[in-house]
Amino acid sequence: MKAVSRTPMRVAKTPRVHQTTEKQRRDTAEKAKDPVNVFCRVRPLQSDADLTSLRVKNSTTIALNPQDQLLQHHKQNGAQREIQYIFKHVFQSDATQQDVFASVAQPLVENLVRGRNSLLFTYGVTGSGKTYTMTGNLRHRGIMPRCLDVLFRTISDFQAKKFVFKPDKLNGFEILSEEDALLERQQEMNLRFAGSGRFAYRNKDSDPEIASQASVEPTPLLGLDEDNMYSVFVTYIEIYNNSVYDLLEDSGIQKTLQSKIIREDAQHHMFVHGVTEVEVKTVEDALDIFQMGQKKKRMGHTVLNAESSRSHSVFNIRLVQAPTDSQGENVVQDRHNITVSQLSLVDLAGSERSSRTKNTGERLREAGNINNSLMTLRKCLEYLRENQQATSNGFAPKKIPYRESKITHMFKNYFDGEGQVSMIVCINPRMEDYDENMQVMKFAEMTQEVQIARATPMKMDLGLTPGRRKANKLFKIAVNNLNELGIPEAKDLEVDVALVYSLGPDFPTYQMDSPEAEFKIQELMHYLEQRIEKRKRLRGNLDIKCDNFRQMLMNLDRDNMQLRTELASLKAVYKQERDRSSALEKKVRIHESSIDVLNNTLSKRDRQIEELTFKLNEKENLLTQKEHEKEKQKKKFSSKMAVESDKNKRELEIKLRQQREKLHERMRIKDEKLRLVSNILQSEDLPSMPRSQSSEDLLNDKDRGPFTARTESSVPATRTDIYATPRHVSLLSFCSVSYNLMSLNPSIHPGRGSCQQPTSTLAFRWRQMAGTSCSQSRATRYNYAALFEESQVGYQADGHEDADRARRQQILPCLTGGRHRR
Ligand SMILES: Nc1ncnc2c1ncn2[C@@H]1O[C@H](COP(=O)(O)OP(=O)(O)OP(=O)(O)O)[C@@H](O)[C@H]1O
Repeated sequence: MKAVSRTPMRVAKTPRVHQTTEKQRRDTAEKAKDPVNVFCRVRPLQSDADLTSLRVKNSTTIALNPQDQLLQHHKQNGAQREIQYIFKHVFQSDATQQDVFASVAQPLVENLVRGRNSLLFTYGVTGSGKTYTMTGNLRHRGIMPRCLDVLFRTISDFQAKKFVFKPDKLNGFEILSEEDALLERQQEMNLRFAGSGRFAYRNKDSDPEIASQASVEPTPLLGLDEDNMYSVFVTYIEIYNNSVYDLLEDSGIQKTLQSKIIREDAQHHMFVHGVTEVEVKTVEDALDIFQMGQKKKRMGHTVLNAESSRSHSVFNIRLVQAPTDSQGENVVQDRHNITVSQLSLVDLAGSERSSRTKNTGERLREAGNINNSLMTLRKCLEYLRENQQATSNGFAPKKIPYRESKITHMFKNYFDGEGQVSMIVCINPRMEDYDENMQVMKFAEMTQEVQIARATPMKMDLGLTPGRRKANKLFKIAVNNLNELGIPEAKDLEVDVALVYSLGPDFPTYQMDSPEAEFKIQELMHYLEQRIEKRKRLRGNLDIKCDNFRQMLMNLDRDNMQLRTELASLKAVYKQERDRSSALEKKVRIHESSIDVLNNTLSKRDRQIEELTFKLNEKENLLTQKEHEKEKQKKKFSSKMAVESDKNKRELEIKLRQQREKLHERMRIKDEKLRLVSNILQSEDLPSMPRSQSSEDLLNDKDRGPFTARTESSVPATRTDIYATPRHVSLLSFCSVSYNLMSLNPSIHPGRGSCQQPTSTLAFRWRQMAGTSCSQSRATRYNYAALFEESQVGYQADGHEDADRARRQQILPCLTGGRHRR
């Protein structure tokens, strides 16, 4: 059989050595392109009895024999007309998953770590092993879990804490402070405990597939920048009937997923707007998320009544990295330093033609959409290839119809040169799939001819010392060891990572015997130029820094001089102030001692005042008690007095009334008698009293007593003489009447000195007078008159003045011989 070689790859010519300008070199570097890496994987036949139209010739070539020719070959064993296809690598049916991963996906994960984007998709007819290759199964893990595994093993010691990098929902990331990240972690933990978080359902033992997938032992990748911090984010989307669905969306109770739109971010990168991006810290986390998406996919398809192979699945792994600070401990808090790289793993839907599947209705529409999207993919790649040729021939390039399909729209950037594109063509070698396989081969052939512009490394270089993180780590270990040894100076040590210098990242490894040597040399030149540039820049920076430092030293010297003079003057001022303050201190001490004395006195006085106040209070209390008692006594006494006085008053009134009644009776009798006396006296001739002696004299004589001075010269001789004459009888009658009158008033009359003698005394005197001197002389009569006057005074006091006055007017002239003066 004649082999027709359809090698799409061209062997690169040996580069001509020539002098190139700076611009030319840059242009060459800018124009550097890589072909789409197309691999082929042949799945094993289902049974040994199956016929095959495919033969793997070597590690890069397969041959397809047309069905009729194959039959002919069997019959005639004659000439062969097979078609050969060359790939980057062909995996035979016995190739393991690890073989596929190591050749195809591991370089892409390295790209990811280095900050480059990569797209890997599997293409082939239904049942050709696309999902098997990409995801694998329980025992044979596919590319995706292996990528995650090797990635996490590589970055495990350099992962940032969760939520230090946070998606900004616009395809970018922001850096949170340690505190904010901690808060977010706490919130997530609370949600987990509450059972409402995204991972609330998670149970590692529940899915043996995940547990087995987690146990792998790949070697860590090279090319990791150990001075960066890393975080991994995953998204899982599905494109079904040309609509994009987020398989990690928290859709709640509703089972249908909302379709998403594809948008362009500020850097013109395409992204699914509002897609759920989950930060994962372990392979288990990531596979959990994947399984969750798978469940959603199944659920969605049940609703849509479709099968898994009828949609394109895209599992994105995004690696976010940012440089650490000068000590290599924390992420530099500037979102501009963030580098985001992406590895998109795409499991395309089966590429068979609808005529073959004989689908109708909804399935036909699905198949149509699938074919449309794959056709658009083919078209885009075809246009890209044509544009390459057109540009080199000077023709205007065609517009690539990325927007005609979601899958091409989403990965537009990859084809435009924002990352490396790889494809695994899955082939089912059975005879029935010959035609479909032919189509797939054609597509693969065409795809390999597409050159994709090489993405420039996107990593940020802040010029910080490389290896600072490791140096800091080692330094800390050393300090800990010193501390354990009991060396006290250890804690004062400070790491100086700035002592390590570097001109840039390590050189990439090159193999100069490859057909791409020219390109690699150019790349090497580019690296060297970068280094030279950097060295120049560093030298320039150093010169500037030296100048600045010199200037700073001069300024410092000048400032130093100024400061010295200022210091001298300040010292003099300080001395003055110190003297002044010591004098003031002395004064203060004196005042303080006098204040102490005064305070002592004051406290003494205070004590005295307290004692006196206490005494005073006691006295006041006593006084108050006494006053109370006095008041009580007073009240008691006054009440007694009132009772007594009432009683006395009543008794007195009663007595008075009785006396009055008696007196009235007697008065009436005496009135009778007086009337008789008056009659008698009027009928007799009484001797006149000498005018030289007034009634006052008579009254004054009474003090001496009626029977003392005046009776010296005229004392009667005998008792019988007195009663000898009728006049004397009359006088005696009068005196007895007067005596009787006086005896009627036995009370004492206060305020009248002449009447203060008791009535009994008067009565006695009357009796004396009657018995001794009444009949003797004129003086004796005067005494009678005085006595009578006295008796009248007693009458007046008794309130009988008016009645008696008339009687006295009658009696007194008789007694005084008409010379009595009122
Ligand atoms: N290389 C392989 N080794 C062993 N088994 C394989 C291989 N490739 C595929 N298979 C098996 O073939 C079957 C179909 O494979 P798979 O589901 O991956 O096909 P597919 O291309 O994804 O189909 P669809 O387009 O319908 O999704 C699976 O049972 C899988 O285990």
